[in-house]
Amino acid sequence: MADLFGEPERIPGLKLADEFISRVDETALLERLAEVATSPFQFQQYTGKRQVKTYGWRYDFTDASFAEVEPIPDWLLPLRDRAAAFAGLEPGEIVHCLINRYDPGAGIGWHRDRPFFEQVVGVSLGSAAVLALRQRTADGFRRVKVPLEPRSAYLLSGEVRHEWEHGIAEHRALRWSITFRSLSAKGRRRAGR
Ligand SMILES: O=C(O)CCC(=O)C(=O)O
Ligand SMILES: [Fe+2]
Repeated sequence: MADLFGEPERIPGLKLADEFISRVDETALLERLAEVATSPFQFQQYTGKRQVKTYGWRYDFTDASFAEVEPIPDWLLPLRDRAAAFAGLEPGEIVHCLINRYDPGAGIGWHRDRPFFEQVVGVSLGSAAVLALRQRTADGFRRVKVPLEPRSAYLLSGEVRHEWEHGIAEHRALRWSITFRSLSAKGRRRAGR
């Protein structure tokens, strides 16, 4: 279990697992990921350095639509099932998967995941990064940094998912993350489920 830098206490809703997948599984997944047709992340007129591919349900940051897209492919289902178990969910509750490809120099700014989603499980592959977390306080922010080793996983739920923001500074080496998300009540209403 990774320790939080300089923060002995745990943040409610944050769960970490090192060696969530084996090296053999990581190698096989990286081979598959190299074949995935990712495209630059679009936020309104802004094009990010991060490359993405979405499966299942997709929130469009350009027109704020939420729509069903191609299903999670078979090769990701064993990892989806493992992510569901890690989050205490049934496999079928995870209906969305986002692949993020971060080339050197790419990162992800401070944000909270869209309210259409509830639980968030992130799996890291390829190289290490630091997940930065911050929670607004009366006079600033409470900040925590979480090292993300390759093959590790994190769960964002409850307080850390809803009351904290997260981001990742620019990557030094190619890193992939695979994010699995369940739908929130709002997302289920929008999805008609
Ligand atoms: O790369 C990561 O682990 C973070 C991804 C993330 O925060 C997101 O896609 O919302
Ligand atoms: Fe996120």
